[in-house]
Amino acid sequence: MDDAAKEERDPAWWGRRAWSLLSAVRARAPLVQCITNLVSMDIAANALLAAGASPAMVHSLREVPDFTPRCDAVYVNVGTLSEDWLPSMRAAASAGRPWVLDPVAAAASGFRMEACLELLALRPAVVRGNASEILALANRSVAASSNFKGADSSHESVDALEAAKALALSTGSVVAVSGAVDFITNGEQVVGASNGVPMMQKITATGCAVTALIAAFVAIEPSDALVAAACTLAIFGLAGEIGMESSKGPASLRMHLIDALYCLDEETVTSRVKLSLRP
Ligand SMILES: Nc1ncnc2c1ncn2[C@@H]1O[C@H](COP(=O)(O)OP(=O)(O)OP(=O)(O)O)[C@@H](O)[C@H]1O
Ligand SMILES: Cc1ncsc1CCO
Ligand SMILES: [Mg+2]
Repeated sequence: MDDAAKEERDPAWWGRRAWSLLSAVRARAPLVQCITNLVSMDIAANALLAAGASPAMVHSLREVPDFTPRCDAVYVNVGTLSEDWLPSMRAAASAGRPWVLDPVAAAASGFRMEACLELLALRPAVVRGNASEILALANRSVAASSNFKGADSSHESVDALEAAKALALSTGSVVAVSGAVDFITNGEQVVGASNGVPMMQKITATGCAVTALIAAFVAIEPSDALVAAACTLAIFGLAGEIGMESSKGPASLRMHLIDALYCLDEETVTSRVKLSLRP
């Protein structure tokens, strides 16, 4: 975020910023290499396409030297991590392109936690997780509690805000925690995004899809990952709100959310994104 511009305290500034980034994604169609979990591939690719980006699910280590340097951004997600895929993740994250990390179920095992910490050391522009994932990463702790829910969160996003700030300061990455309110922080500034509907949690891999979309926005705005991630989360949440108006449950919301993302226009984005810089 530009220190010189104090306009980010103005809600209208955020609306214009979100629209200008979405318009740029549509105009420039950034190519996003996704090394993502098997559950999320379809919704992540469709969310990227609906927003105007070009997804490519390329995860073979042998393709990274040729392919990754030609991408505008890289998305790494450890949701269905295996020993085979970790070298590709490392290599793609090290290829010099802006990249983002989704630490799905970081606390599930020592293997997964170590992989996430190793990837974090490769300095993603953004790490986006749910509250339980961000708490686990900040504390470097594998789940011991009985209410651990794997890929789902057992905490509210606000519970992970201090952990997110600490993680951002210790890693140099922007950290985004999703939930009823999404918090996005570089360790000093905190932006809140309060679009979205609770039903989004009932569709598998909506979090994975929004992290993929963050990669596309970071490709457009690599020098301001905080603003790029915040605008992405608000836009995706807004698509969920509009989609919910025509939906009966998770399956129809999945379809209507993707349609709403595709159809977003300037008036809707500028008047309905709910983004603010927190005191
Ligand atoms: N209670 C809520 N109200 C409104 N929006 C929500 C709520 N909970 C989650 N969301 C939105 O749903 C999306 C997914 O966030 P969530 O925290 O469920 O991710 P996740 O747990 O990583 O999901 P997954 O692992 O299934 O991909 C985000 O865009 C987030 O803003
Ligand atoms: C359910 C599930 N399990 C591993 S990844 C994934 C998708 C949501 O993160
Ligand atoms: Mg997740």
